[in-house]
Amino acid sequence: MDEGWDESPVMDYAAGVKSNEGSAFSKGRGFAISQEASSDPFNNDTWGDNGDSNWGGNADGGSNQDRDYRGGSYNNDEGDNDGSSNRGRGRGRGRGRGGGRGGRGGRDNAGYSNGGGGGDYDDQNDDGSNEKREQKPKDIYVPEHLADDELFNTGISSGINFCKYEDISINITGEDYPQGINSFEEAGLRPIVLENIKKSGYNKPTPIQKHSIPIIAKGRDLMSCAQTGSGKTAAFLLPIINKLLSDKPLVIEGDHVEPQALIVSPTRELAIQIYEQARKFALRSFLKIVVVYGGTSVNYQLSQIMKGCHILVATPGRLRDFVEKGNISFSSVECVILDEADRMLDMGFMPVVEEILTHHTMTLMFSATFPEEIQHLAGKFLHNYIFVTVGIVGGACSDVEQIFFEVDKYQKRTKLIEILNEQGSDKRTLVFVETKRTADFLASFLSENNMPTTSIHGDRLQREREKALYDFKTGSKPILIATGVAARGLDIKNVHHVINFDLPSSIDEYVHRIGRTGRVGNSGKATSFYESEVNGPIASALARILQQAGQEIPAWLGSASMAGDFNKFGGTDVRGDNFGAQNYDQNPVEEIEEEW
Ligand SMILES: Nc1ncnc2c1ncn2[C@@H]1O[C@H](COP(=O)(O)OP(=O)(O)OP(=O)(O)O)[C@@H](O)[C@H]1O
Repeated sequence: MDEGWDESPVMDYAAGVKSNEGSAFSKGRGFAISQEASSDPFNNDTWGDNGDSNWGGNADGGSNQDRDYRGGSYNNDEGDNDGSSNRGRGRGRGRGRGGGRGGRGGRDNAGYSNGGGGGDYDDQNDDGSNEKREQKPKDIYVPEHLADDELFNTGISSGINFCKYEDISINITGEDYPQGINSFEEAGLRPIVLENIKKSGYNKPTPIQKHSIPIIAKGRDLMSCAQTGSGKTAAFLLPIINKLLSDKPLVIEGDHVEPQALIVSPTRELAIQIYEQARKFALRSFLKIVVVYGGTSVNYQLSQIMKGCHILVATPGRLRDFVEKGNISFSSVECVILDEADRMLDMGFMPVVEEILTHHTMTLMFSATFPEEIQHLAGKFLHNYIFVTVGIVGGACSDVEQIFFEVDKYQKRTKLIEILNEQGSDKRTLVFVETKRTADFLASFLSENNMPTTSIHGDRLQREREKALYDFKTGSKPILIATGVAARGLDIKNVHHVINFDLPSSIDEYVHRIGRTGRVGNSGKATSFYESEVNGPIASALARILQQAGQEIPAWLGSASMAGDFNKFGGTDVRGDNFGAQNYDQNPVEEIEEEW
């Protein structure tokens, strides 16, 4: 136990959270906050449903720390309902298109938020009601995409441990799988693709690329599992792009388009990232790549897909909407990729996934985690597939140093401040919490303490979410408070530290979260606050993750883990010798962070 912890002043934080269970805040109505309370939002118990969102008003008199998440007011004048004004506020990328509902879009010293937000009431209310849905405005946010020449600035440069990938054990099962490649040239990729790979700074394929690329090139179904940050995106994009360059005609008929490859991702920001990667590898080719995701203008996205689309990257909800309206047909789809496949196969996503996968195509599934029960389910959608694992399925990346502090809930905030002060304010730090409300509280609290902070979670407008990521990536707000919506897939440069302010209830989520640092051979650090009363159920799984990553298990965690059950990891091909898939009872999804 760290003696430096200040345990005294934070009691009311927990009390405040508890007493406001299901409060109006997370419903986007904002809340009043007194001047005194503003210095300690955790201790404030006065917030309520005052539609004027005076919390946002308070941002004026607050700490001026770019609290863009603070409430504004509904305002249709400042924005631009067709997304055509407020563009390009001198930020290079020309971001900041505004839109109708100001909602919780707030003040921002950088001048971003005054345009209000594109409407997006995306989640259910905490109480399960659909009050927000009744007043749901149209999604009008029109995102700004990266310019071509910016695409090559997006990836993370490989670190000193890149060569250690060679030492990781690889397991491949399935019938008649092809040999791995040792270089991109050996993969028979077209010159234009090779050139883009080179421009991306990739000299050598990572192990998952070495094996996945020839399997996909051969047209085989694939379940592919490798640690976070080890290049899975390129492992599927490169062979798919290469294949589609065989110049098949684009299908645009009447009011619908027929993409040839479909990539589905569980979160919007990940869909955007995959889209940018796909554009990067296909640059200067004729391929048309489009992304569709929730929280953005349907008309705008429709206009994009109707220009033609070889590769469609999508979140499932928005994809389903377009399919139901008849704007997208799967008739020409040759390949479906489920990124974060285990998540995609969670119950909440199943109906739309089933709909996509019933069309017989080459099916590829990628993830760093693949619990056995999900593998069984996945097997139903794959045909004579090959299963590739690099390292331990569901294992954490060993380049991430994992640190644990045993705390009680009243100590967490003080400990967080202590860590942040110690490391210095410019270090990019991603802080994970379990609820949207805590994300807002914590972002407010840190801002009040002169730590430029932003937040991302499913209750924020899409415009705000993208801006939060942008501010984090550019370093103007080096602290990002996030819920699980940012746990998977996001590839952000120089993330120095991941902090689990709240540990997740699922070990796989833990693995994904800490994998936002220590990517592609770089070192990273992850600190977790362990509350014995709450986190006991994952103690044994955490101990195992540490053990597998070759890291020390704190004595107290070792003892705590004795009480629990070692978690299942799905470390092998569930088909066993005969590769036979079995039935699977789906696990319920705990909390659906967003509705795509
Ligand atoms: N062969 C390579 N050489 C150098 N860098 C690479 C190579 N392949 C991928 N990268 C870079 O590694 C980073 C991580 O890749 P990617 O996001 O695909 O990882 P991932 O395995 O999908 O991770 P996660 O499981 O977290 O989604 C990216 O910045 C990517 O540009």
